[in-house]
Amino acid sequence: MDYLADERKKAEFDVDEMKIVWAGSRHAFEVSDRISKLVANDPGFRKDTRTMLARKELFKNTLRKAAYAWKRIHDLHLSEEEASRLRFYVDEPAYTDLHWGMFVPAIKGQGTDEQQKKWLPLAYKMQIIGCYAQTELGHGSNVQGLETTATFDPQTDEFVIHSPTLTSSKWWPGGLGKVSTHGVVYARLIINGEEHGIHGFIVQLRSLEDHLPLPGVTVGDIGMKFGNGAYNTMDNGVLRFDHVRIPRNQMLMRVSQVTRDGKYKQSDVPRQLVYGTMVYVRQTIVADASCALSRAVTIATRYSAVRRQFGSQNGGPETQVIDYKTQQNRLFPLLASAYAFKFVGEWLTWLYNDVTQRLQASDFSTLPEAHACTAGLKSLTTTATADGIEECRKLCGGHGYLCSSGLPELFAVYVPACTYEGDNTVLLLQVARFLMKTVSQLGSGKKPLGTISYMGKIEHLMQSRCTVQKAEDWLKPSQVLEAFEARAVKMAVSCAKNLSKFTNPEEGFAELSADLVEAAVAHCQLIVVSKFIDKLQQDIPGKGVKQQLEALCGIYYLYLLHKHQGDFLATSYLTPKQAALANDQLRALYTKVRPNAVALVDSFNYTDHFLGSILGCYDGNVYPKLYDAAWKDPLNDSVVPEGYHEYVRPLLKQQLHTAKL
Ligand SMILES: CCCCC/C=C\C/C=C\C/C=C\C/C=C\C/C=C\CC/C=C/C(=O)SCCNC(=O)CCNC(=O)[C@H](O)C(C)(C)COP(=O)(O)OP(=O)(O)OC[C@H]1O[C@@H](n2cnc3c(N)ncnc32)[C@H](O)[C@@H]1OP(=O)(O)O
Ligand SMILES: Cc1cc2nc3c(=O)[nH]c(=O)nc-3n(C[C@H](O)[C@H](O)[C@H](O)COP(=O)(O)OP(=O)(O)OC[C@H]3O[C@@H](n4cnc5c(N)ncnc54)[C@H](O)[C@@H]3O)c2cc1C
Repeated sequence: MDYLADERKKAEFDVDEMKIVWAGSRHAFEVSDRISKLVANDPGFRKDTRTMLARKELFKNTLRKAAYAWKRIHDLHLSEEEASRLRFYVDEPAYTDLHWGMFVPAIKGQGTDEQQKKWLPLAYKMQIIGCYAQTELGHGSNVQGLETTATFDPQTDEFVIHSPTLTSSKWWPGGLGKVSTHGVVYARLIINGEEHGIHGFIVQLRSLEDHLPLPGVTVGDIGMKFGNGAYNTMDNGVLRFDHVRIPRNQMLMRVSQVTRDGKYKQSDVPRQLVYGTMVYVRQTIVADASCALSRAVTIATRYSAVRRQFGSQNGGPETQVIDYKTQQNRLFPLLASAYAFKFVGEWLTWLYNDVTQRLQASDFSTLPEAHACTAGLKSLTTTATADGIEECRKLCGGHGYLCSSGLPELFAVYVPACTYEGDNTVLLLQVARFLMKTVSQLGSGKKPLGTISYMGKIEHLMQSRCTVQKAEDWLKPSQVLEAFEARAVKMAVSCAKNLSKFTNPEEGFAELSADLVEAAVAHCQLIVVSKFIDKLQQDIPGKGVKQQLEALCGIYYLYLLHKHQGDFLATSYLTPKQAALANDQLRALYTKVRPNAVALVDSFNYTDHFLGSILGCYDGNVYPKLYDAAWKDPLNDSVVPEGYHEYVRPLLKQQLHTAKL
């Protein structure tokens, strides 16, 4: 029985067409749909007991699943696209994420043609397994502060990789702890006593025969992390080197080279390309944020339609909690954010591919913008997604706190995204530097392009005032864009003015860093809003699909406007009356989306296996499933628990004795 059938009947749009919009294309939808069902129907990919397993058992099970996934990929002759979908739907962080997601891209991005020819075929066949070993115990954010050394020995034509201090121990790399045979290790290059900064080196860590660490290598897992199951399927590792020797040709030499006679040569490509793998992964993290958020929103939306509290009239049913305006005001902006992040993620992938093609043609002009966009959007989307998952847990009341709701594990596995690939505050400060540089160059005749082109309208934006007179005026894209542009430009200019009061710019930057972060957020929110609006300019087929997306876009920007109205009012772009009209329009959009809410989350096309949530299951049959699941908990294996006779019975006896007294 479908307990959500009535909700599905209310939908005012073509759900099948929306599924295609969400997937990106009909082809992408078909691949995703087929692979998700393949995974869901294969008992080898079960994950329902994951949060109950002890670490060793959990980890071994992950190794089994990774090997099984690899076998299925081969047996079924899956394409690269299908294989990547399969790994996504298996839904279990594993060493393979780092092998495919960072080790291979690092060699592709920073290795010479010759190095790629040697290492990539081995990696593609998984005859070697790699990790990305950059962070150390003492330094993560400050990459220039890394302490591991790679000293060139001209006698033997080798580098000597060494960990000179405890704090130079590599710490965190995923896949390193127990599995990787190789790593791209970042170290401080030293030639003839002279330092040349941080470079990447391919270093073998374990024997390909018996998996033991090679001489001079100390390696292990760093221990349990936050949450049950969750990221504990990953072997984040610690690594120390004691004068480990590698051949000279294992330094990744696309950006700079060390010659046989110990000369350091810089290519014409910018030094920052050493950071290229991080740009790539930040872009994939943005593209993935909508998946994690949409998953939590699916659970919270379906459950909110099933759950009833208060409001029964004449013995009739109580009110569905989704009908409470407070529930809508917490849930619908998250639903809208999931769609917004999907579209900005698609755009960022385009930007990344564009910058990659330009780099190949030696055009480095858009690299700073790509860095600012990937850093800023990674920060914005992961913060909102992690907070959003936790909000979805609260939206599900008490039952959201059960592991069987799927939300605790989803939060625990997702929340480190706010830290890895760059701490979110550190990344926003990078955006702020980019903005301050842009503002300082405005008078120089250099035209700001791409996502900062709005800065070219600075004179107009500094003086313009909002013209909204009635709530519906807030549905005009041009009006909305101008509001977000004016806010972003005014906040950036205000920071630049305050910075100019300091004689030492770095001191000023540090002192004003909290304001600078807010200016960076305003800029990034403008990007997300503008990409959502751009998406709506495209031809979107399907009955009612575009109208639903317009409503969601409105909810996304009006919710931001309401939440940050202090910024909009302080920069004098809006009047309090216009801010109130924005809120009126927001409420009207909630009413418009309400009958479509369940169908809008159905459009994500998630299987019950992928959701891993009783509260979010497709048929909405929540209560019997919750009840049955409770009895399956290992604690209920016996009626009288282990430990009763040792620890509870003596207490009871003592109490009985005291009572008699
Ligand atoms: C069990 C349940 C399963 C459920 C699963 C459910 C859901 C999961 C859902 C989703 C999962 C999502 C995604 C998963 C995908 C992948 C993630 C997987 C695993 C994560 C693994 C993590 C790996 C890591 O963390 S690797 C380590 C990353 N480290 C960092 O990011 C360090 C951060 N620091 C830096 O980047 C830099 O040092 C800095 C802070 C940016 C710069 O510091 P600074 O000293 O100031 O700079 P300099 O070095 O001097 O350079 C300054 C100069 O360079 C420019 N610059 C800086 N960076 C870049 C760059 N990257 N590209 C281009 N240019 C750059 C900078 O602007 C400046 O330029 P200027 O001189 O012109 O001003
Ligand atoms: C689950 C997980 C997986 C990881 N996987 C890998 C991996 O595979 N490979 C790898 O190399 N690394 C990996 N890392 C490491 C990760 O990249 C770093 O932890 C991350 O870059 C943050 O650096 P940090 O730990 O040095 O934080 P810190 O920089 O020490 O941050 C601590 C606090 O200081 C603040 N702060 C730091 N600098 C500044 C500043 N300049 N201005 C203002 N505030 C500042 C931060 O905002 C934060 O609040 C992983 C980490 C995690 C949690």
